[in-house]
Amino acid sequence: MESIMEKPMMDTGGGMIERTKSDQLAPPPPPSSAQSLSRTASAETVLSTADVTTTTSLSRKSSFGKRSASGGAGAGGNSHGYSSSNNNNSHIRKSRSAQLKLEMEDLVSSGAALSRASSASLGFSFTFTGFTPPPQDTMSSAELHPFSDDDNTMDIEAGTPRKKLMTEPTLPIYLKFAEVKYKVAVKGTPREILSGISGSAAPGEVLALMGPSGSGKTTLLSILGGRVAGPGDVEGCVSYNDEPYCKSLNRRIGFVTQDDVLFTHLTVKETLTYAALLRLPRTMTRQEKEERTIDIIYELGLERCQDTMIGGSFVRGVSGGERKRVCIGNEIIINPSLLFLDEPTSGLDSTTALRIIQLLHDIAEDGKTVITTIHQPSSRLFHKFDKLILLGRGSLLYFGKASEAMPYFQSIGCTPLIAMNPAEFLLDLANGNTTDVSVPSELDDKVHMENQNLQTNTKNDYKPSAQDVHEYLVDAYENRVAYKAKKQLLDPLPISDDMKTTITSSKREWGTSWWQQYSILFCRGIKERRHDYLSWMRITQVIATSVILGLLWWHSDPSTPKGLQDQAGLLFFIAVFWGFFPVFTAIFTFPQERAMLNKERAADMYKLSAYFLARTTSDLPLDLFLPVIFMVIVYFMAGLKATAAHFFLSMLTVFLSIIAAQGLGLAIGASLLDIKKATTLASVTVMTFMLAGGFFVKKVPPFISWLRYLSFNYHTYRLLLKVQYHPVPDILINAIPLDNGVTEVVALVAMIIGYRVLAYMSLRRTKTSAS
Ligand SMILES: Nc1ncnc2c1ncn2[C@@H]1O[C@H](COP(=O)(O)OP(=O)(O)OP(=O)(O)O)[C@@H](O)[C@H]1O
Repeated sequence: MESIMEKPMMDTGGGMIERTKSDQLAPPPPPSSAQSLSRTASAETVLSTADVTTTTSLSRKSSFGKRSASGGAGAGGNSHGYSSSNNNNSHIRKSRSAQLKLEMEDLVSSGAALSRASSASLGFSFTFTGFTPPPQDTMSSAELHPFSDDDNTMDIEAGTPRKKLMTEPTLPIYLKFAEVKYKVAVKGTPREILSGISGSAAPGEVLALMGPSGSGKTTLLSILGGRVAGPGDVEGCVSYNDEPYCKSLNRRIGFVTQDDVLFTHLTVKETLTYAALLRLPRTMTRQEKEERTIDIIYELGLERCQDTMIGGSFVRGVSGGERKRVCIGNEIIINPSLLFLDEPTSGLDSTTALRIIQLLHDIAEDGKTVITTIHQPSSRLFHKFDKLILLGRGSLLYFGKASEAMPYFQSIGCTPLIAMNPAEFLLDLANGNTTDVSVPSELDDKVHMENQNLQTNTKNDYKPSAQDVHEYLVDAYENRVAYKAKKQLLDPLPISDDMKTTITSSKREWGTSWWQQYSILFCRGIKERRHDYLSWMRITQVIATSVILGLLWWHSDPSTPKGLQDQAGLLFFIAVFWGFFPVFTAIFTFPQERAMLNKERAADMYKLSAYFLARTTSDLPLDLFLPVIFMVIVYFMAGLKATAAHFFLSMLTVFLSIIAAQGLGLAIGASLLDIKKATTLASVTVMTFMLAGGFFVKKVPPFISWLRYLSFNYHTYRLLLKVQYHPVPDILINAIPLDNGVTEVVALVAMIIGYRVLAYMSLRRTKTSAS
């Protein structure tokens, strides 16, 4: 499989770069004019300055030649195309650089005239409208090379030199999508969220999805990434190297969600290490995976905060930008062929945002396909995108090269009248806002006629409505561009059949064995939750409760009927206390981790059974730590039978009760996956079990007496009585005699297993976005 994946890159050498160009999805253009036109976009900035060596594309691409292979990252012989050979890598890079050099020379000689003319004309119209040309030349080196761009670049924040982000070759994946529609039923009425979106992205490109809030960017990104969740109907065609989506693709896709889904109490390094251990292929050793983590930390400029906790609402942790970089690190650590990002720059300052987009650029230029949604990019960010999709109310307003978006809108009569960030201009248009924008005569006439019909002719009324603008833009795209774009999508890809079949033929694979998954998740669980369990608040709570109980039952005497009743009350309280607490701790487990579970299962990080078992067992040592403190204090203060056998049997009974109660909490949480509903159901259940526990009501009506058998309080209480008294006095137990306690132990063990099976089945039923 490795050879198949690497073949296109190895065999063709520089040919790989040719494929990464955006025009690969188009049919071979006719010579001269078409050729130079297709190249104009990427080179126009450069050619207009007549200085090829300062071009963004050339400087970006030529950096290949400078890189060295990463020691830790290159594990050979794995299914993800991690190169085993540094020589091979450098050979590929050299070939790519050589190819680019040739390409640029070719570009300069054959297409320069037309490109210059085209650039000049664009330059004229931009200047006229106040639009400033791409400002790369004026940026400081730090801005140009956000995290790193060559080995000598300094990290602005850390003030330390940084390595260039370097990834190994992977299977290049061409993404095409045609007529993608998405409908949901809102209160019984179908609502179209996306109406026929078509486009493509090739390896080496960054495709930006832009549009106003609610225009459908996230929905489209989720569909393209195979992560659409929810009740909606998806129509249309999405293909990866001309093949439909299949589960084995999950391991080639990185998906950074809009909300940062991270564990609060893990450090940056721990977070990335666990991701590496779980996601990187089995062929890599643990040491190689850890080395890769270090590389990623270094490459993302996270070394200063690598030992800082991620943090959350209640815990101070890393900054927003660092958090976002950790999320990106979590995905790029697997060296994905396709990287999807949902608003990676939202909430970040412009410098950090630029650094993140530059990082995406670096990733793309290593042959990955990058698709990102973006809300309101600055003009500097905007010029970093290769391709652009502009959405408005779920419809496609533009798909094409980002650099050709402004000329396109000018060609349909929409031109900014003042100096404007192109992204701001496009978003205004997508919102139907034509303030400071020249309106096409077609739209002007329509408004004029509408106003005449309505006989309102105040000046303001001449502004077209948002609906009119939207319809005009949709029609304009449909009539002028869509047909051509869709036709190009039908063209077969210039890739070998091997590359196509690699996607469908490769089996769904797990990064590690089941047992390794279990042990990694177990350790991660302990690390994440040790803070909760060992918090002084909880320890104080348990110690305070046990001391109060010990004082109230101080050296209780069971030789008198009253003393016996009192001691039985204490035993019942212990049964209830250690039945109540674990239920309410456990119901939060799965609802709280739902987002993380969805995300990680969608990425095929582990089997659900490994996660479930690790999640439920990693809580145990910590869950059993507090009851030990409790029992030691209460048992001896209250004067219960002071022999080792009695104490340890009582302790064991409490443990059984805790594990059974935990199972109930897990089952309720997993079946409802909603904290409010789960808390309500749990409180009713726990109260019922407590009342049926055999202490409060002695004469339970026969038609409801069966309820006690479901109550773990009932079984725990009877076992605690059995341990303390031989034989158990009749006044303490109901009509049902207590023999040797085996029935109670069996009932508790059945609950321990039964509730957990129920919880597991409920989780299995829950659909993840990628399943
Ligand atoms: N399952 C659903 N049920 C009902 N409405 C939905 C559903 N999914 C998406 N929508 C609606 O579809 C529209 C597009 O949502 P989407 O999240 O894709 O927008 P967006 O462009 O990403 O917005 P933002 O930039 O604010 O994140 C919104 O109006 C949203 O309310």
